Amino acid sequence: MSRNSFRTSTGRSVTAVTADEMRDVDRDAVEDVGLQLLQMMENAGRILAWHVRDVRESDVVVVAGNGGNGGGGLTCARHLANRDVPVRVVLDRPSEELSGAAAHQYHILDEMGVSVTSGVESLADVAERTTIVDALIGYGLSGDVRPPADAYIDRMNGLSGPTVSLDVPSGIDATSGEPLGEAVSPARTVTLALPKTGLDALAGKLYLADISIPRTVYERLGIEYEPPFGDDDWIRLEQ
Ligand SMILES: NC(=O)C1=CN([C@@H]2O[C@H](COP(=O)(O)OP(=O)(O)OC[C@H]3O[C@@H](n4cnc5c(N)ncnc54)[C@H](O)[C@@H]3O)[C@@H](O)[C@H]2O)[C@H](O)CC1
Ligand SMILES: [K+]
Repeated sequence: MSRNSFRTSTGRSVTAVTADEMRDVDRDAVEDVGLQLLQMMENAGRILAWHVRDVRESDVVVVAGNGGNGGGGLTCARHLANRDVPVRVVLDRPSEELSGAAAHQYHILDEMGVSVTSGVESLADVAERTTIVDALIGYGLSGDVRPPADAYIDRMNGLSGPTVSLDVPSGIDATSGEPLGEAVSPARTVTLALPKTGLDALAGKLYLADISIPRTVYERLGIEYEPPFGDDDWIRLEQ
């Protein structure tokens, strides 16, 4: 099921995909085309860091989970630190429990000396107007938000600064747009590759980032795709 429910600033329609369709796109890109997850994640993290720099007034706190979404947030933290943006990371679990791409990105940050803590209490002393990067959960949300993620989301929503969500606001079902319990209410969402069907009633502004998935992937899966980016690495989307 694909729908054309989003438009670029020039009025071109952009196909929206469900979480299952996006999972198929990712799988095809990796398993059939040979694009590595880390290559896509690098693009996501770099473009997300651009958006964070665009909205930020002072310090940045990246809140990261253990999936692809968290990995993208950790990549973003590296790009921010490389530009001397004051950034720290709060994980939803002890760093020893990270796995896969999130563990990979964490180890780089650790070598860089970027502050990484875990536990929702790490969000207790966040200064006024700090920018929050919401990289807790993306399209991988499964069922109602469970503890401790609900406490992180609640805390993020209670902070005064702008929040930038990666791919999907944490707690929002990427396909239906329903909040499955607690859900982040961001100023901006930077979604990856194609908009997700559930982003049609989003709080805040929506941007689409090019993470380098080639047209052939969409063709193989029968997803209507005309590259919407023009000369840019990301574009604004409207409904
Ligand atoms: N092509 C792309 O779009 C790419 C997307 N990327 C990013 O990866 C995520 C999807 O990654 P995945 O590992 O499949 O899932 P998530 O990170 O979204 O979620 C897993 C994370 O969430 C926790 N979790 C899941 N359900 C719940 C729940 N009900 N309650 C609490 N916690 C939950 C789980 O424990 C994990 O920690 C996509 O959104 C993009 O951001 C790739 O980086 C690049 C390619
Ligand atoms: K998110």
